[in-house]
Amino acid sequence: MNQSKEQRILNFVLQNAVRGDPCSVLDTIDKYCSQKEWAMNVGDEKGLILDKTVEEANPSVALELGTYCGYSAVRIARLLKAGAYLLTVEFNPEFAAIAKQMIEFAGVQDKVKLLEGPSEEIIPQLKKKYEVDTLDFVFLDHWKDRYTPDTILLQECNLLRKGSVLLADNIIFPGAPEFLNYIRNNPHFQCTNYPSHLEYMKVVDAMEKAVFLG
Ligand SMILES: CCCNc1ncnc2c1ncn2[C@@H]1O[C@H](/C=C/CNC(=O)c2cc(-c3ccc(F)cc3)cc(O)c2O)[C@@H](O)[C@H]1O
Ligand SMILES: [Mg+2]
Repeated sequence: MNQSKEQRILNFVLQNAVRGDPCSVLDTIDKYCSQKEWAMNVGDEKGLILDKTVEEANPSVALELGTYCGYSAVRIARLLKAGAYLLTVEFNPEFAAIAKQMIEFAGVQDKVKLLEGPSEEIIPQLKKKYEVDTLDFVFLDHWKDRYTPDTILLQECNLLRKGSVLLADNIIFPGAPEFLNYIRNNPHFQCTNYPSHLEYMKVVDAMEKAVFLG
């Protein structure tokens, strides 16, 4: 049975990156996806915006919605302080299996907990089952029409606190117009737009940061 694109990306990392070196894993994925096969990783350009936002938030507990191959999980985890951790949610079992191997090869597995299942089921379990109090940072990069319902769900589950930082990918392309309208017109969030480009392309894209005001 011929391999998936995601399996080819993982194999290229296993054969070309340095085990235990997160930056080498990120660079290797970026190299493969810009030169051989495009894939929907946040990428190097928007990755810098992600880096700066994570460093500024300096989270103890971070959440990612939409692990895919684990590129942004590795990107976020490599910046976390001692004792801090990332919960990343992925409902496609093939992608979850790829991401698990990617995270382990990068050597950040002690900082990452990969939760397999749909976000709308996992989010309500975070407090009781995963012993989360509140989330300091949330990266939204899953189905674009799920950004708004999941942001509402995070609030309903009391998972946000004054100062919690949300960062959403793909505000322009593929676009998340309904989320943008929701979050920018919501007095409980302070929003900032970060213009950029679609991963590995010259197409315009952007990220939106939304700080919860409590
Ligand atoms: C039940 C659905 C909602 N809950 C969910 N819970 C857990 N995981 C979920 C998920 N939704 C989606 N996922 C997973 O997130 C990932 C989906 C991401 C969706 N992202 C995109 O569509 C996307 C798409 C593009 C894109 C850009 C240009 C283009 F021509 C084509 C695509 C670029 C991006 O940066 C993107 O992020 C997958 O791994 C999927 O299995
Ligand atoms: Mg994306």
